[in-house]
Amino acid sequence: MSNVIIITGAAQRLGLHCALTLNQAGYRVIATYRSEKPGLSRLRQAGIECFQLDVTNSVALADFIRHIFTQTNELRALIHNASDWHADASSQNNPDLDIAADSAIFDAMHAVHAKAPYILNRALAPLLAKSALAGDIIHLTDFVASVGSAKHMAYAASKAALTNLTLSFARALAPKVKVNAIAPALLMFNQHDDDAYKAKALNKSLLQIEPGASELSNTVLYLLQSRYLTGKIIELDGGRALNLP
Ligand SMILES: NC(=O)C1=CN([C@@H]2O[C@H](COP(=O)(O)OP(=O)(O)OC[C@H]3O[C@@H](n4cnc5c(N)ncnc54)[C@H](OP(=O)(O)O)[C@@H]3O)[C@@H](O)[C@H]2O)C=CC1
Ligand SMILES: Nc1nc2c(c(=O)[nH]1)N=C([C@H](O)[C@@H](O)CO)CN2
Repeated sequence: MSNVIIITGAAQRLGLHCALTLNQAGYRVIATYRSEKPGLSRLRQAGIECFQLDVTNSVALADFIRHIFTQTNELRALIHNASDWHADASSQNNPDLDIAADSAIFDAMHAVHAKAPYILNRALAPLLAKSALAGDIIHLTDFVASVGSAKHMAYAASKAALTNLTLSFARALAPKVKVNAIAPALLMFNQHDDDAYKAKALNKSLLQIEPGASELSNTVLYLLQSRYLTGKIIELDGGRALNLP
């Protein structure tokens, strides 16, 4: 039975915690990372294979796919965590609209959040289908995929694309592969977030907490043990959608 799980963007924060949690749960984790980060030493100390990969580089992606086929003939799960959280360019409402900047951000957001999962899912689906238990694909989307974002339009649109890919791949790969998305709102602040930002962000949800990385890792473990969830968007948002005026 396969216990190999791939997680992308696992050098820090939520992905790092999830990779370590899966390793401790007995899975053989293959963690991809874009740039060298302090967290990688923790992964390596745990015996986790760390593979340098910019998922927006098609040549590197093809090399990674070939590498996976040499490492295993089955996959238990593929977790698309890699992400860049770019705000839109400041050129909006500006007569000198910087189309180049808008184009670059739009392309970058869709490359990492939609194109890479599309390519990896299609290439690795045969290995996921061989898993004795149903294989799992998990997409990390975002609450804003369902409501939009005034300042992160390209980011939100790309996460909405990933949300829709969840539905398509669930239909295409059933019954041997389950495909679900986890749509967090605030799980973990960034180091640069100041107190005013944190207070405003906490206020957006009903539960008004920053739950931390374990909230995601526990949800991943739940999806892996489920036998009857596919095509679902698990909203980890503290009731934010109900926090209405
Ligand atoms: N933190 C939160 O509260 C929330 C998180 N999410 C989602 O959860 C997931 C994890 O969030 P979080 O841990 O905060 O994310 P981070 O932004 O802290 O980390 C994302 C990781 O993805 C990597 N990455 C970015 N672009 C690429 C690429 N082109 N190829 C390979 N790797 C790449 C980054 O590498 P590098 O270090 O080189 O930049 C980084 O290590 C993301 O998908 C995010 O959108 C959604 C809502 C809320
Ligand atoms: N790749 C990332 N995506 C997101 C992040 C992040 O740090 N990296 N953070 C958020 C925020 O938590 C936001 O939801 C509220 O501050 C969203 N996406």
